[in-house]
Order: sequence, then C-alpha cells, then structure tokens
Amino acid sequence: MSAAPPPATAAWREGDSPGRRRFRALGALDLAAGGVLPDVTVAYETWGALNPGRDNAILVEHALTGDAHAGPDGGWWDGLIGPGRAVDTDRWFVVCANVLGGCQGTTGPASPAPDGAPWGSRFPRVGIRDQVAVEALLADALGIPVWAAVLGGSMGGMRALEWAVGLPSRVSAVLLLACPAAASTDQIAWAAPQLAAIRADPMWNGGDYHGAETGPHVGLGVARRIAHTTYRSGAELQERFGRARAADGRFAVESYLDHHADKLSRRFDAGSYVVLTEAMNDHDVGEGRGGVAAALSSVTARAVVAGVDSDRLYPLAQQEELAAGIAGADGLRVITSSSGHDGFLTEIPQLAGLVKELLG
Ligand SMILES: CC(=O)SCCNC(=O)CCNC(=O)[C@H](O)C(C)(C)COP(=O)(O)OP(=O)(O)OC[C@H]1O[C@@H](n2cnc3c(N)ncnc32)[C@H](O)[C@@H]1OP(=O)(O)O
Ligand SMILES: N[C@@H](CCO)C(=O)O
Repeated sequence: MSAAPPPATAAWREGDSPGRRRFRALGALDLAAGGVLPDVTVAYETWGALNPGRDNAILVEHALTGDAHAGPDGGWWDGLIGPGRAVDTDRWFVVCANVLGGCQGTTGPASPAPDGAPWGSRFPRVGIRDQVAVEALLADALGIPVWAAVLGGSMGGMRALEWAVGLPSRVSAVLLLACPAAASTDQIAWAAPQLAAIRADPMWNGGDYHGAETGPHVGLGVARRIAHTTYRSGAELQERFGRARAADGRFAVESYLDHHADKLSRRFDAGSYVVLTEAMNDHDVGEGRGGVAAALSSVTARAVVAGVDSDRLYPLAQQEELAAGIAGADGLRVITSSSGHDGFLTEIPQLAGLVKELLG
C-alpha cells in the first residue's frame, strides 16, 4: 500500500484539471421522495457529434465508482467506445455524466451547499429516479429529445432501466447489463457491513469530515474489500491467487484486496459511497407503479438484457426477470466470464456483440 494517507475527500471540484470534462448548472431538483436539492451541477463528457436530426445520441451510464470518463484514452469502457468501435463515435454522439450523489464533478455530499460549506451529512437521500431526473435535465440542456440508446451495467443498468420505465418516450433502446428490477435482500445485506464499516471509522464524524485533514478512508477501504470480493467470482480468486502469499506474508488475495481498497480511498469520497449505496438499496423500479411486472410491461424501448454467468452479486435470475417482463427484449443474453459481476466491465468483445445487436 502507498505510504501517504489519502486526503479527507477524493472528490472532484469544478476547475480541478477538468481535461475534456464539462460542467452544466441545472438549477434546483425536485426529489422523488419530496424536498428540493438546490443548485445541482452535472459533470459530463461527450464523444462524436450530435447530428442535425438530433437522433444519434447515446447515453452511457456508469456504475457505483465509475465516472463520466467512459470513452477513449483510459475510460472505463475504452475498447467499446470510439471511432470504429461498437459504440462508433463517427456515427453516434455519446454522452456520459457523473451521477447525482457522486464525487467526480456532479453535485454530491462533498460539494458546497448554498451556505458554502460541504453538504456532508446534510446531503439528502437521493434515488435512482432522482439521478435519472438530473440526466433528463442534461439531455434538455444538450438539445436531445430522445436517446437512440441508453447503455448501462450494475447501478448504471438501474438508471438505464429507470429511463425506459420512467421516461419511455425519451428512449428508443436500452442495454441492461448485470442489474436488477429491484435490489434484492442479499444485495442490501452485502451493503450493510460496507455502510457500517464507513460509519464506524472515527474520521466519519457523522458524514461531516470534508474540511478535516483526513477522512474515513480506512472504513471506505474495508467497504471496498467486501464489495470487490462480491464483484469477482470465487473460482476466479481461487485460480488467480490460491493460497499463495505476498512477500510480506499476507495471502496474495489479501494483498489484492488491500490494493483495490487503497486505490479507491484515493479516488473516491466515502460520503458519495454511502449515498450511492443507499440509492442502490432503495432501487425498486416497480415502487409506486403497481409492482415490477407492471413497470416492466410499460417499457416501449427495444432492449438487450444480459447478465454474467459467474455473477454472485447480481445473479442471472434477476436479468431473466427483466428479459421476461420487457416486451422489446428477445430473451436473455449470457456473458461468459470468470470475472463475476465485473464481467460487465472486462468482457469487451462480448459486450461489443451485445451493443451491435442493439444498435444494428
Ligand atoms: C463502470 C464503472 O462504473 S466502474 C469504473 C471502473 N471500475 C473500477 O475502477 C473499479 C476498480 N477496479 C475494478 O473493479 C477492476 O480492476 C476492473 C473491473 C476495472 C478491471 O478488472 P481486471 O482487469 O480484472 O483487474 P483486476 O481486478 O485484476 O485488478 C488489477 C489490479 O490489481 C493489482 N493486483 C493484482 N494482483 C495483486 C496482488 N496479489 N496484490 C496486489 N495487487 C494486485 C494489479 O497490479 C492491478 O493494479 P492496477 O489496477 O493498479 O494496475
Ligand atoms: N467495479 C464496479 C462494480 C460495481 O458495480 C464499480 O466499482 O463501480
């Protein structure tokens, strides 16, 4: 692990070497559960050009710890997005935005509240529907009436699904990867020790640590170790690490998890991790809509639904439910991978096939 401790928060702020990242002030957001979040800003990146008919726009949705940098030059879906790639930026105008509640430029707990101090514990509980509402405001600002497609995996798949159910007239096609119609008891259970680890860190201070010298990165690291284990398959971990040990005597798999914990605590804000994890826990596309089956039956978009055969966190049965309930889906596609849930990030050739099936 690196010697220097991470700063209190790894959150981005507007003006922090933005590169190609852009920011858009969207004003106040009415939250689905009631209340208003003032002064919402969204950070986003784009690739390609919007055509005169404004009908070639694709929204790419990142997962829990992703960000707006999905495309070429080291993005988390680099290999899938770019000139001549499955999401061909010579043809499509591709947009990826940092999620509401995140820490990579879009308003979240580390952002300043109207009084100038960080939101911290005052940041409201936001849900997947609020996150999509922000994306709809961004689409309005960019002049995109209808997405040709919305693509997403994991928490990104929850948002893609919410677009298809909540705003059906604004999306023509969806790619739903490794995501559920509603968070399962098992998923909420796996999240519980992660949230508890962050809150048990003395530096958490009830969520108000952003002005301190250091933050709850120990708790965030524990959360990441738990989560990352669920993102990979047991068979893969066995095959890669077995009972081997690192030079310092740790099991190699412990060293691997320590590495991922250290990396995340340097690039992510613990408050955002809590807010986004609770948003995933709250996800239920059928809530207030007559249940999951009724919600899925309202989808008018074409859909490709896929899961990963070794995903122990978001098992295939959840994607089977989506594929069976959405009229525009032609059955379930299965990604073959040893990587578990992270297969939606790592299996680029298979993902490219699914994108081509969706986009034609
Ligand atoms: C879409 C989104 O929203 S998420 C955004 C992208 N996701 C992330 O960044 C989350 C964190 N990372 C991951 O989940 C994964 O690394 C993925 C999915 C991005 C890629 O998976 P893989 O290519 O299979 O990488 P893997 O899980 O093997 O990790 C590789 C890292 O572990 C390190 N590593 C491997 N074995 C060990 C070990 N025994 N001890 C210490 N470190 C180890 C490697 O050196 C490498 O480090 P680096 O990433 O700093 O270069
Ligand atoms: N590795 C991914 C998986 C979560 O779905 C992430 O960190 O966002």
